[in-house]
Amino acid sequence: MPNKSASTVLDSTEDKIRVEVEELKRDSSPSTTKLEKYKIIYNKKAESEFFVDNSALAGFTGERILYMAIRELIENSLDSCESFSILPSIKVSLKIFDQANDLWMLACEDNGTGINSDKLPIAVCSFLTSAKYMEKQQRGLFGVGLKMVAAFSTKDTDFPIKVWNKSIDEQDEYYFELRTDIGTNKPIVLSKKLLPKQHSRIQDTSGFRIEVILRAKLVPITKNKIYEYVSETSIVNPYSSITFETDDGIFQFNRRTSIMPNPAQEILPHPSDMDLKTLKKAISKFQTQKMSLPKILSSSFQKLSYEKAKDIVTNTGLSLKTPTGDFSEHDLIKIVNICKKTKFQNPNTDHLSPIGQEVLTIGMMSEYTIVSNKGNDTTGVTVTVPSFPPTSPTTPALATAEKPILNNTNSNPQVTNDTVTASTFESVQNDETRPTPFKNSLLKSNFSVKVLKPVLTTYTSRTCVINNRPTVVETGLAYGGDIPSFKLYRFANKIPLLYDEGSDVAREVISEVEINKMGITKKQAKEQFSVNKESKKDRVIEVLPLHIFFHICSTKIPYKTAGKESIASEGELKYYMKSCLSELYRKLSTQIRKELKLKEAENKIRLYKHYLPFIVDSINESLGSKNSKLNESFTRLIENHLSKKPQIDIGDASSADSTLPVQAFEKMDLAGTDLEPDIQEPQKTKDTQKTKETKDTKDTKDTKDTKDTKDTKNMVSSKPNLNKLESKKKDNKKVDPILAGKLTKVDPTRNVTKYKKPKGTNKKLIIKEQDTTNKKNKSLTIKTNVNRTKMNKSPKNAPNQSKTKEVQSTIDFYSKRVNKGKKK
Ligand SMILES: Nc1ncnc2c1ncn2[C@@H]1O[C@H](COP(=O)(O)OP(=O)(O)OP(=O)(O)O)[C@@H](O)[C@H]1O
Repeated sequence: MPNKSASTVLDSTEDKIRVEVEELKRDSSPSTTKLEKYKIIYNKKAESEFFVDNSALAGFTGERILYMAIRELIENSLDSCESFSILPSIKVSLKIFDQANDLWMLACEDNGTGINSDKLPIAVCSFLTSAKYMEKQQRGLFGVGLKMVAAFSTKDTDFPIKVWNKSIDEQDEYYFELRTDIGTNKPIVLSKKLLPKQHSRIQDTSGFRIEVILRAKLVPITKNKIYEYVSETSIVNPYSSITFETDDGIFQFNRRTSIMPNPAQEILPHPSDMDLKTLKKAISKFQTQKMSLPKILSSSFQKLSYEKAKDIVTNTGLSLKTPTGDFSEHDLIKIVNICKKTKFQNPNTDHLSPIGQEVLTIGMMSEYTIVSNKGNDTTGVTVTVPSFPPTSPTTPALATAEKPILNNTNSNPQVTNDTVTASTFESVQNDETRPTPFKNSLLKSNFSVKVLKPVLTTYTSRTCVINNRPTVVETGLAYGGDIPSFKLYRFANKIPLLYDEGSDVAREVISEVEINKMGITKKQAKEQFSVNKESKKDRVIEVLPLHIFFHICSTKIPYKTAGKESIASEGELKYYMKSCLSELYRKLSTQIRKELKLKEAENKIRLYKHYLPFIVDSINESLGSKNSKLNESFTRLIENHLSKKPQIDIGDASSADSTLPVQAFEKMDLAGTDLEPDIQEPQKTKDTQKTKETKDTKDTKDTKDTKDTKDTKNMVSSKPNLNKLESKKKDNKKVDPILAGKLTKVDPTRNVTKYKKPKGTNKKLIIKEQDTTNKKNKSLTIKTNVNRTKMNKSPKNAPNQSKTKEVQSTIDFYSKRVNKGKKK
């Protein structure tokens, strides 16, 4: 049902068609000369028409339309909050509006800066209009995203785009109804109203809310991607509160910290990045001020002093006295070329806003993920599904009578709340700015939000120069705990990248960084660490319960496609990413080795506990009397053994020390370093790194070997930990005399240990020699009275044969001692 302005759009399109038809008629009329007939007609296409015709350029393809629309709206909301350091509170809603016609209602509301009401129509509808065309890291880049949403709504439906806006510099709330004139790239303002306080829609001091109807199919893959996108956004922006409402329920991603990364600052362009366009723009900016060219250069570019600018101008052979306006384009190109060859200090990184160790760790420590409740997974908190008439022709809106947003001012980076809360909907006045509300029903959703908590997180970062632009590579790793399997997370300027993983540089990095230093085989990884034992993954790393996070920050991310979904391996980017990952793997390997030892120790303890009654029985039988303390002493020995078990690093955010980064991130001012050497550096560093790595590996290996041997020794000899018992004895603690024979090391070089019987029992020394080559205890076999039939009746989890042998030799050892004593 076309409304007034929609028909205006049609009018303009009809006019255009009419003109073209008339031109054709004229061309084909007999009176047209041959030259006129073959005349090539050049038309100018409006930007809006171009982007709608080539929507794939902006990522709006078939089944991705809803995903892209949600992505663009959330990114704009986050950008607008972050630019003013406002803790973001974002409410997104995606609901079926008219099932028969595949119409969806998408709404997004934030507490950001809003848009100046005069500029709002063009900001929403006119392609290539943006407040983000500057040298500063932001999610938005092109001035296209919001317009694509608006144009798709206009193109496929006759519903207006509804906007509620309270700009930070106006304080008044305005309500707009808009459409895009795709043929002219101009906004059509159907309605603009100043909302009285009682009809105010935006609760915060400023904010923006948009509601659009889109025609699209939502296939399950896209729906999962949308859920994944919102979950990952909450991981990488844990300082934001995101409420996501769908027909599956309302998902609340709580704010987990009030710490926000430092906002990016706008900086001047770097002279090595100068081109004719930037130079002309700089000159025209100072046109009225009659400034000399060197002065303009030094005021318009960073790291370019007045003196250096003067040298540049004179080196081109131009006169310093020439008025700036008199330089020809040819002269300006000369200046650009000289700048390309001149060495400048490296640009600073104030325009970048990386996530930082603290914030990313919080995100990694409490990964929110939307899970399906199928398969009896009830660990997540279920959400309620508000009932909604699927074919309602009215535009619904969410009334915000919901749980107050957590305003956590606690700087302690703890998870504030793991629960998911269901919103309630209130009846509101049914005018055009307050459409029909939903009714709340208590249907159980098939989905829930689960918070994954790993046992270890670690982080590192590198600041480097890629394509002449400072770039920060941040890498994090979350391991174990609730993490079920391997997953690679990719982010660019705090945006999750979900598609085209196969062609992303991060994928290459994962497959190229060796993990062999971890000291774990694929078999061990599968058997001892993997939840999915049947995993067909080729690489050890992909069998582990591990999440790897890569975040690249730059004002010029080398995206592979305009859809901004995968990053190319440009310059030395891959090198720095690999370096980060190697560092994190080293940290992880320490953890994995600890866990392996822990598992080994636990197996041993189980083994001893299983055989303890048999050992005690056999000794008692040999002695011919019952020594009631024997069992107690052995148990204490086992407990001592238990108390030595290695501790797992719980890298929670509150004990950040346990997850300290190997290299803490700092905003690096690259001033004082020449750009050139920095670009060359990786090669140099590569070698150094290589040498260092070889050394590290050697060192680690050496240390590992020594440590491992030591640990193995400890574990082997810890059966009767005589050193410990002896010290206990010194403390006048009661220790079984048979086990607590005085221990003296007589020949440390041969690793021979003499066990001396306590006074009064037997003065003979028993020598036990440990063979360090095969690490097996040698002891003579003697007859024992052990009831083997009983022993063989092992429980299900009985230790394997080699372990049984080991225990057998221990029993033999004690039986021998007892028998000898008896003979005497
Ligand atoms: N939620 C919002 N709050 C405040 N301003 C907004 C919001 N959404 C959009 N804007 C303004 O509208 C402008 C246009 O947004 P649009 O999404 O079209 O482009 P962009 O974000 O600049 O770039 P990109 O196309 O890469 O997303 C933004 O630059 C911003 O100034």
